[in-house]
Amino acid sequence: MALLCFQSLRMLRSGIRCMSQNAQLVSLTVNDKTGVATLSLQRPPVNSLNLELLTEISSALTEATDNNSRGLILTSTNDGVFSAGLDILEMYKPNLDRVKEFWTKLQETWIKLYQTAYPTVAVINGHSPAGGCLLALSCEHRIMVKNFTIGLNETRLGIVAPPWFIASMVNVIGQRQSERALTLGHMFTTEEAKNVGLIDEIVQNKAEGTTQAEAFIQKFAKIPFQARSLTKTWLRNKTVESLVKNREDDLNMFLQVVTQPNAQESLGHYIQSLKNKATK
Ligand SMILES: CCCCCCCCCCCC/C=C/CC(=O)SCCNC(=O)CCNC(=O)[C@H](O)C(C)(C)COP(=O)(O)OP(=O)(O)OC[C@H]1O[C@@H](n2cnc3c(N)ncnc32)[C@H](O)[C@@H]1OP(=O)(O)O
Repeated sequence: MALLCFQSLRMLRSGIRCMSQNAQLVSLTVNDKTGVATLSLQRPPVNSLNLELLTEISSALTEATDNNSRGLILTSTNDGVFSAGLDILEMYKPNLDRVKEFWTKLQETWIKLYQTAYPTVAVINGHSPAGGCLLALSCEHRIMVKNFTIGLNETRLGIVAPPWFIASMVNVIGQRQSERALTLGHMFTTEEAKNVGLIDEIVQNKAEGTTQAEAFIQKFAKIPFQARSLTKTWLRNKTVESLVKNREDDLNMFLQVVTQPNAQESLGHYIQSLKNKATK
């Protein structure tokens, strides 16, 4: 308690204010001097995206909008893992109602993040496979700490990335590079990601990443907010609309694939292999 008060006091002095008071799996703070919000994923051990985490991310994005944030930095409190992607346990032996809600929340979160009015920057301070990479791809600018990996590795797991995952990558690195990366399920090192344009900057650590992220958002200070946000909407509209118009089909396709006995068997093996690796 004393530590909490001390931290809150220190944050207040530096102009940092806590939002999302009820959130447990994310923290949302805003710098009152710059208006920039920071959304940190904090679901141990690896920020895997389950229904509850997605719900809190989605609510935080709305809160940042309601608070008239000038920009948003998306990062992780775990220096080592940005996000392990979708929580495999949501898809293994699923309860039908919950898994429907899970996928619908993932769609909603992506749609929201993809078209925020405010500028978004991912400070990728750890590994970022699959759904973790999707979150980063949905931001406008990506800054990555060295010595980690990022990519849409679904094919390596025997899974297919849905069309909107693919479109998110194509919009950043183009058709040719996406085709190569996605069919191989390639996980890029930080250096490789920079060379292919998947990330924009390499930094030594999260602190440097945050400074660079603030500098990126600051570039828009003199650009009228509405003009900027409408331009972003129009640039991204085609990609978003292709999911918005097909949300039900997309959900049904996911349910059909995920409930196949052979998919369940593969998921079971994969979970076991992750656990075996973790106990080594
Ligand atoms: C196999 C698939 C079969 C086909 C099924 C078809 C289903 C169709 C679905 C269609 C949708 C497709 C979209 C999918 C997008 C995704 O995001 S899928 C998720 C892909 N993610 C991964 O493959 C990441 C796996 N994790 C890792 O590589 C590593 O954990 C890490 C590099 C992120 C971090 O490494 P490290 O820090 O060394 O931690 P670990 O010791 O590996 O893990 C600690 C702990 O966390 C558990 N865990 C890791 N990842 C996940 C996860 N994604 N979901 C749930 N749990 C995860 C891991 O098991 C350990 O747990 P325990 O401590 O042992 O309990």
